[in-house]
Amino acid sequence: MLEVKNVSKVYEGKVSYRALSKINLSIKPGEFVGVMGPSGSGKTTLLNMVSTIDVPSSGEILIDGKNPSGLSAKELALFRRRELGFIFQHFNLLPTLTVKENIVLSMTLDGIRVKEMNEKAEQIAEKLGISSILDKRTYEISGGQAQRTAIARAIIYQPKLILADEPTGNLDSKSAKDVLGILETINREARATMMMVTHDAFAASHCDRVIFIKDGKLHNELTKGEGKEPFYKKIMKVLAQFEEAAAASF
Ligand SMILES: Nc1ncnc2c1ncn2[C@@H]1O[C@H](COP(=O)(O)OP(=O)(O)OP(=O)(O)O)[C@@H](O)[C@H]1O
Repeated sequence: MLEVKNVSKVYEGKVSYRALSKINLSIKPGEFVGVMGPSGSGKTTLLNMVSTIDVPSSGEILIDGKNPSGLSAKELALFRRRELGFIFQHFNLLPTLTVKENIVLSMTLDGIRVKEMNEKAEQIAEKLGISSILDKRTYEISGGQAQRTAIARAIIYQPKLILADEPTGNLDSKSAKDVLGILETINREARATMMMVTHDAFAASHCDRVIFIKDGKLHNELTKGEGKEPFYKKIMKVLAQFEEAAAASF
């Protein structure tokens, strides 16, 4: 579903900076993959390139066999709306719209009939437990409800690939647990492929596989296998190694 081939990213400026160096990775259809690593290691840079927000300096990225960098601006906008789903730490909902309007935003842009949009919004809202807040504005709802709304918006077209950047970073532990449960269900039932950047080992333990990036390079990866708790412990071990290395370099 996703192939990252020999991808490097250099941010040009007064002093150019190599944020990613020859990254190779692939994600199978239906896989839920976490991306972890110390602050500044290049996680968001990688996610931005996979999500077509930015382009690699070299190498290529294929999503379902297609290289989005060959698309025109119009085709790219359509590709993002139809094939990708985005979930952000700060929800990125539009405050002037209601929850329902936020959920169906991409359908509005595509000129879908109101009746169809309403039906779809109500269906998804029911699944995500936000039916009662559909007519509220985004400043009238909780963080957990806001993230559910953002997830509903992300899955409205049943995208092939869902990209999440710290989706639980702004939530209390109860809401974070709920949101992770929802992501797991979407991954399992809709067979959606997911890539999630996170600092949180508990969140990462919900993934099938976790890729660690350090200093812009792939460091190692862990596969879940035996269940969440042993996986969580293995993830914590790698994070502890990162902490130790950071402390030793002071
Ligand atoms: N637009 C940019 N111009 C120049 N340098 C950048 C730019 N964006 C990121 N960087 C640098 O690239 C490196 C990787 O940044 P990135 O945001 O990908 O890291 P990250 O792993 O997501 O960090 P964090 O966990 O703190 O969010 C950092 O050193 C950062 O300062």
